[in-house]
Amino acid sequence: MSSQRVDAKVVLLGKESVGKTSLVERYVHKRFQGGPYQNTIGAAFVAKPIQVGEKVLTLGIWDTAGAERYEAMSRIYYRGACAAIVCYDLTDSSSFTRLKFWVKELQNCEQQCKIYMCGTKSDLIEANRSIRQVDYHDTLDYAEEVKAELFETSSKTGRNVDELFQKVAEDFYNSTAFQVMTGTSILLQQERETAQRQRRSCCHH
Ligand SMILES: Nc1nc2c(ncn2[C@@H]2O[C@H](COP(=O)(O)OP(=O)(O)OP(=O)(O)O)[C@@H](O)[C@H]2O)c(=O)[nH]1
Repeated sequence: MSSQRVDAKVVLLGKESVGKTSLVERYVHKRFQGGPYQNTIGAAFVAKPIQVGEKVLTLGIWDTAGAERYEAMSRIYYRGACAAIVCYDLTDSSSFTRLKFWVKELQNCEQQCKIYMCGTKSDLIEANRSIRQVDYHDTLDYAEEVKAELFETSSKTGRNVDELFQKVAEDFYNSTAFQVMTGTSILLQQERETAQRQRRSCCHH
């Protein structure tokens, strides 16, 4: 693992096979491997720089395993996350039930973590609308209720994937957490400069 500094910790949560790994793969490597499904074991980490205005932030992205036997482990990964992308499969209604479980858990245990609901595999419902199992308006109502952002994405076509991560980064950039962090470093810088000035003026006497 690189020793790269991470500005914002982002965690992906959601039922197994909803497409969390594919979402990260599409976003980070711009590719989609539609081959046989391989479930994630434990969790995977990737650091990804992202431009927000004039600044480049580094997102530390944790892709967790969705299988319920790994549930306790996933809890470890959302600690201290500033954003959680909770995924559900638009063609599987049970995955939306699982999303609600994670949202409640985050609301109880990680209040400062902003929630992004991500409906995955939108290419499948574009090809055949009748296989949609999660109604858009229901998800919108729920997103409003829990103050979450809502995206429908496709890792196959890339639809909305960059937009989702861009929104995560911009929200973090505008958050008090980030302003406090950078504000502190500005204060430290000012203190250092004042100390230097004082040292210089001492030498002149
Ligand atoms: N058509 C389509 N298939 C997708 C998409 N995203 C993922 N898949 C497929 O769905 C299956 C599961 O995807 P993964 O990304 O491995 O799912 P996961 O959520 O990481 O699964 P776990 O690691 O078990 O939690 C794979 O066969 C993917 O190819 C998508 O946007 N469109």
